[in-house]
Amino acid sequence: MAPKVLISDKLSPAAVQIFKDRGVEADFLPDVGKDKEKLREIIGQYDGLAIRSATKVTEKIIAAADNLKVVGRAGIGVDNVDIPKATARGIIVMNTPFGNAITTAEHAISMMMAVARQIPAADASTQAGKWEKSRFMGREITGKTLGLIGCGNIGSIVAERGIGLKMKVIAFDPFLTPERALALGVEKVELDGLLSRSDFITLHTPLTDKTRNTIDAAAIAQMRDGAYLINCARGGLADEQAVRDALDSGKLAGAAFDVFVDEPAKENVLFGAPTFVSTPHLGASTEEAQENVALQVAEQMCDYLLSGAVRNALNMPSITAEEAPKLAPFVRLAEQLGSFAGQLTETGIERVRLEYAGAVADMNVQALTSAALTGLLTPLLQTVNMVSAPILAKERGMQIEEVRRDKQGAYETYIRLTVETERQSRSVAGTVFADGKPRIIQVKGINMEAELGEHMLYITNEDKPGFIGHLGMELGNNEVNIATFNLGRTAPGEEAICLVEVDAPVSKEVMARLETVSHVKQVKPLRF
Ligand SMILES: NC(=O)c1ccc[n+]([C@@H]2O[C@H](COP(=O)([O-])OP(=O)(O)OC[C@H]3O[C@@H](n4cnc5c(N)ncnc54)[C@H](O)[C@@H]3O)[C@@H](O)[C@H]2O)c1
Ligand SMILES: O=C(O)[C@H](O)COP(=O)(O)O
Repeated sequence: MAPKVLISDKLSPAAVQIFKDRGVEADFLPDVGKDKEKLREIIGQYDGLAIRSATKVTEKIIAAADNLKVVGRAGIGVDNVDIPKATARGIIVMNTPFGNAITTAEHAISMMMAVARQIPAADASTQAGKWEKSRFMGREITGKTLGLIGCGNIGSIVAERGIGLKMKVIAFDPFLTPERALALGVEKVELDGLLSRSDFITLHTPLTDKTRNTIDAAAIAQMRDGAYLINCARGGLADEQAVRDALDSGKLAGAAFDVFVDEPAKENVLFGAPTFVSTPHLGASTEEAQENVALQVAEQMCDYLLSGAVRNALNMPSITAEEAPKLAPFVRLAEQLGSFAGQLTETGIERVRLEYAGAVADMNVQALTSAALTGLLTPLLQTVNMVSAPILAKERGMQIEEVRRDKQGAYETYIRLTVETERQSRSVAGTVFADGKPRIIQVKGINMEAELGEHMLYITNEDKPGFIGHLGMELGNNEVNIATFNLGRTAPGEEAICLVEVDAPVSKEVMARLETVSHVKQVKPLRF
């Protein structure tokens, strides 16, 4: 059945066409995102949800999203998505980090120009027939200092444009390297220096607990008298009341905001200040940007839903469309190894170690580790997948270790998973054969070569004559048909492990009888 996607915000129709062309069913309901109840009612039908900023993907929506696999944000900011909750439910959240960056940078520059020359107020006055030529004295920007708080995708483009406008550009961004600053032609400064030196300050950081109220009353006090503040990033980066006070007192000559703490902002403390310019979150609203982000998000969502390729996800390692098919058998193997260990582990897991040897070490091991953890946690938890597994493992205090190494031993490539609990350490290793099928090649250091079927019996025993006959007899007497049988031992007469594939689940009664077979130490059913 074709995957089904809901578009719940005003995305460019280009997205609908992409979904259609790629065989994904898409319902374009651009107003449903604003109707929380309706969204909650219908979200259960969909595999994908394509949004902008109006749809709030809250805990409640996620709880009702029984089939949802991916949320695609046609744009950058994902603060309208509860990513931890989505992750815990195994839903990928992806965005389009570059598609609207130029447009938003242009909006920030437009806002700077608009506020420096009071264009909105001058326009309103002129069209009201007032011709107030002496009321609107502006500020020239050439030679002025432009201070950027945040110099990532959008900040960098604003920097380039600012330099083009003959401004001196300085930037505060703890993650901006000196090399990148040099290449951009900006001076990297600390926040205090930026506040005290800038004529125009523009914000380009995400909204986080750290960046909330970056511009508060104390920061404004450090700014130059008559400075301007521009916010086209996120409401909440500046304390709106403090900005209003600074506009009223004349400390700030002007402020221009595209974003607000509460959106849609039908009223706001900043509204009505004569030197305040505002737009209704229009930063990304150009035809070009909207087409870019809509096309990109639709392609990304189709890639994931149709082939498992992951791009620009915020809660899952990337898997390219090219590597997805090559990775698939190793994902299956890693999941089987995890499941094998998970089904045998009865006490709390403290540490998980994944060794990748040979060719698999050059693959996307982050994705393989996620798959192994999925297998490991599935017997213990209700719902877990490659998105949620790493976070669920971390929440349970498991330490995860990844080791990559060159080929060792007889196999070209293999994965070994070792699980440590407070009681013991258990390892299981496997490889993928040329037929693309995973095989278990070692359990607790004992070599064997077993393909895992749906119903397996894991038996530890003493390597003594008669064991196989007795076991076969007991299974046969109880109508259990053996599909495959694999044995391995440490040394003749010593510890042995037996992996038996059977055609149907084995009842508890038969399990109890198998435990009485001579030389058997332990019997466990495994399901794959
Ligand atoms: N108005 C709009 O319509 C619109 C459109 C697109 C993006 N945005 C917003 O613009 C902002 C920037 O987007 P981007 O694509 O450039 O993001 P980005 O991730 O590329 O850049 C953000 C930068 O902020 C820096 N940063 C993080 N914490 C910081 C801190 N405490 N102090 C200083 N710098 C810090 C990061 O190092 C990074 O370089 C985001 O908030 C995004 O949501 C708004
Ligand atoms: O983060 C973004 O991409 C912008 O805030 C744009 O939001 P929008 O898609 O709702 O215009």
